[in-house]
Amino acid sequence: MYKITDVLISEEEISKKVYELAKTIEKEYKGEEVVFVGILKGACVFISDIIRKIDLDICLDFMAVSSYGMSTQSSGVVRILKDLDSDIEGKNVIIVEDIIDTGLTLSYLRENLMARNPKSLKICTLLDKPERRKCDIPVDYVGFKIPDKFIVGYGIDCGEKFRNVPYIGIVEKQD
Ligand SMILES: O=P(O)(O)OC[C@H]1O[C@H](OP(=O)(O)OP(=O)(O)O)[C@H](O)[C@@H]1O
Ligand SMILES: Nc1nc2[nH]cnc2c(=O)[nH]1
Repeated sequence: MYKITDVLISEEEISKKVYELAKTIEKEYKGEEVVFVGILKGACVFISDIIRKIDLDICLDFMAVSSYGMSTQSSGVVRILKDLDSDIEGKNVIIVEDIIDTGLTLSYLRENLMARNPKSLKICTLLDKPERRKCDIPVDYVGFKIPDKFIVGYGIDCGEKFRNVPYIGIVEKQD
């Protein structure tokens, strides 16, 4: 059984950072339309919060992907379970992720979306675990760099649990 043993990032800290990221994006895209692409399921809470702080013309879309391979390790081979509803050719696109770990999922997604000829493509993630990176990936907006601990909350699960926890917590296996 897994239990939250510590709070890594509080609800207040998340809320402040989400606001800061939103205002940075708002400034950079002033007068432009942006398609926000949330990567399900983990990014659902983050994307819901950040878009409500951004005063721009936006479209909201989602992709769901699953990594082929065993257990909790990302293999880099990604299967698209749900594709975008809209055509992004000629559009400004921001991919919104909850966490970047090895970077393999985003590396695949970035190439896949670039092939659709968007006007621009950027990446926004709430959390980044740089120690675990297996491939170089340009990340434009990062909320928090975090250590290599297993975390949950704010959309992020452990065995589909804890997504509704409003803060980022560290989980450990308990007997
Ligand atoms: O950088 P990587 O090592 O590729 O890992 C990051 C991916 O892992 C998590 O998704 P997960 O597969 O846990 O699915 P979920 O979002 O549905 O929980 C996260 O939301 C990223 O999409
Ligand atoms: N739940 C969870 N999923 C991850 N995927 C990559 N890193 C993590 C993590 O720390 N927690």
